[in-house]
Amino acid sequence: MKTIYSPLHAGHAGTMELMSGVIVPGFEKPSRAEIIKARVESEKLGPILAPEAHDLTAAKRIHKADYIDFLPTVYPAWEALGRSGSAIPYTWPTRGLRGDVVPDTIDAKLGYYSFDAGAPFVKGTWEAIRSSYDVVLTGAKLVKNGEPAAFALCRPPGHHAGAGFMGGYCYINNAAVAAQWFLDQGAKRVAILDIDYHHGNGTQEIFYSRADVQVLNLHGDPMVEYPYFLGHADEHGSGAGEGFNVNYPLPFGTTWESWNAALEDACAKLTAYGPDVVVVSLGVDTFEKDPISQFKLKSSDYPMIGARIAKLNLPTLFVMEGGYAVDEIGVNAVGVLTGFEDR
Ligand SMILES: NCCCNCCCCCC(O)(O)C(F)(F)F
Ligand SMILES: [Zn+2]
Repeated sequence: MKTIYSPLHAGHAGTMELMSGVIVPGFEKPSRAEIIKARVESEKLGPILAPEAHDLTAAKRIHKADYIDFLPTVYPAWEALGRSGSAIPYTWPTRGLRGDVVPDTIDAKLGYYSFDAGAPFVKGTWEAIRSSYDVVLTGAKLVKNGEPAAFALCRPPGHHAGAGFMGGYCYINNAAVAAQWFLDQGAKRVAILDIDYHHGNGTQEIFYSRADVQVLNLHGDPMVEYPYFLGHADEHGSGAGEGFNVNYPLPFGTTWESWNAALEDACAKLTAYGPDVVVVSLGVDTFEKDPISQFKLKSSDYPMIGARIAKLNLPTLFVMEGGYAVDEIGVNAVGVLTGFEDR
């Protein structure tokens, strides 16, 4: 399997985040991608390719243009105020406030274009976001051109980013960009299977009213887990999209047996949908040792996930999302891929 990777991810480094009221070094750090890349090499998964460059047209097919155009302006505006470190919002237009008038100050715009304080910017963040976007489009093109599967080693991740907002370490929704690109290239139906521990609220929001993209999500129950405000089982899609969004909220402590039962059901629904291609939002924060997550999957489970996805017999694009147990992130993420190849 080919991997697409860009060293430009590493510019998104030294971010800080709020964890239980304390500002701590961000969990979504450069070593994650480096360790996965090293494992791709040691497992001899296949060639590692640099991404081709793209303009932002494909991003604006699923994100609002003003949101995308805002992203490269963030850090320069932050620095213009004499600031350094991580650009982080601290005020949001929640219920009872106005979102139709956005003051032209970076603090207001950061709040307007985000849903949490979890998408910090540093000097190299925009370049990293762009590289992650180029990585996923390059991977999609490989699959479109006949590769049975490809691995887009994306960093930063994307599945929490909605049409007009960032959050949860996500800025451009890489998986959603790829799904739309496949449709624009002639696919009739695309399925997105999101197996990250956290609900892909952004991906759901983007395609919620559409029947040409089926979104299936296995994740920590939002009644107890981030992102809290989307991801319930009663969210089936709206309008033409009714029935094409499926959520599998699962409790803290979920082990392989019940997680795999949800995967089986999702795969059955995906097969019934009959997509031309499947995009997998590959997060491995379902791992028992993940520092911010509460599922109990073991490293030996990940190859079985890959094997099950291979049985779908569909062109497959794997898109890296989360996973924070960095010592094992390579084994777990690449385990899905070697399992897919039945190695
Ligand atoms: N700091 C407060 C607790 C953690 N809140 C943010 C969790 C973000 C999870 C991100 C992810 O793993 O879902 C992704 F795949 F997007 F990377
Ligand atoms: Zn996650």
